Amino acid sequence: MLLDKFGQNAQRVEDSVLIGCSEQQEAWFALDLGLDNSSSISASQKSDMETELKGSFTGMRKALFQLNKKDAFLMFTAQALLRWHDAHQFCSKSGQPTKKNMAGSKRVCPSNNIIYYPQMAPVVIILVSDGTRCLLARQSSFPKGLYSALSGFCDIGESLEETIRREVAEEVGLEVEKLQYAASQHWPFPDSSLMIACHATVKPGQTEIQVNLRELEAAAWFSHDEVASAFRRKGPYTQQQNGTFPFWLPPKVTITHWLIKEWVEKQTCSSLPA
Ligand SMILES: NC(=O)C1=CN([C@@H]2O[C@H](COP(=O)(O)OP(=O)(O)OC[C@H]3O[C@@H](n4cnc5c(N)ncnc54)[C@H](O)[C@@H]3O)[C@@H](O)[C@H]2O)C=CC1
Ligand SMILES: [Mg+2]
Repeated sequence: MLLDKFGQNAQRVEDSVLIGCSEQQEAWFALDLGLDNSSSISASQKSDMETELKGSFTGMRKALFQLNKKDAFLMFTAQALLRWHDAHQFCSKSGQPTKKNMAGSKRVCPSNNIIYYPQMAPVVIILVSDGTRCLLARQSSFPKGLYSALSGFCDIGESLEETIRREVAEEVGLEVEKLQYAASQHWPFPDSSLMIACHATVKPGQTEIQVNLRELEAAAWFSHDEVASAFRRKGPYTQQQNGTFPFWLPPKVTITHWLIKEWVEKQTCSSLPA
């Protein structure tokens, strides 16, 4: 077995979690080898594994640009579940160690039988439009040139509609008039979120934005053509000769990409002659 071969304790397989199954009903499990923080695996073992598995280890955010949707979603489930187990080793009531079930769908405290299930935080993602342009923003932590839709965690007690109105008002000072649900996605970074994506429109004429610089580095209105050409642009999105970075959008496996794409397509249809 692979774990034995690389000097790992075969018992480690019990730490794995079920993330799905193939069309032939073979179960797929994920296991964290602790390559980024531990030391039980040396650099040479790591490269032996790469040779054996005919692949190479790569950062997960980088992998977002390389994986198809199906594989990306498996990676999201694996990352979310493995991180959750790692952070929930103890019962918050008794302080005793909790025990994972075989599939990894829950943990139980043996001293009081409290069951812990993996949790997700609801997050709204909102593409604001003024009818002809859409509003995109960037946080200072984003790679240079990348713009996304507005987003924010739901506060306790809020409905999604309330979160959307509050986040848009807080981050860019605009008042949402109409809302339309678009899609949802599980997102594992930095912790599990359920991303709920919506289109929003502002009242006609109320388009002056006030960027909240504590939350965002920049926000601006973009035309249909600017967004459509950003979708056509291929990476890498490196610094240009004039010192600036090209404007680019999140990769295909993200809900932001689908949301912005949907807006572009709708705009294209509405601008076509009847
Ligand atoms: N998959 C996708 O396409 C996208 C995913 N996202 C994800 O959405 C998440 C939220 O977006 P932001 O605009 O940063 O949120 P945000 O606008 O609510 O601001 C983040 C701040 O909210 C606070 N906060 C409140 N509840 C929190 C909770 N349950 N967990 C963590 N922080 C909490 C923290 O102080 C944090 O710094 C991010 O973690 C990001 O990874 C964001 C945009 C696109
Ligand atoms: Mg935000």
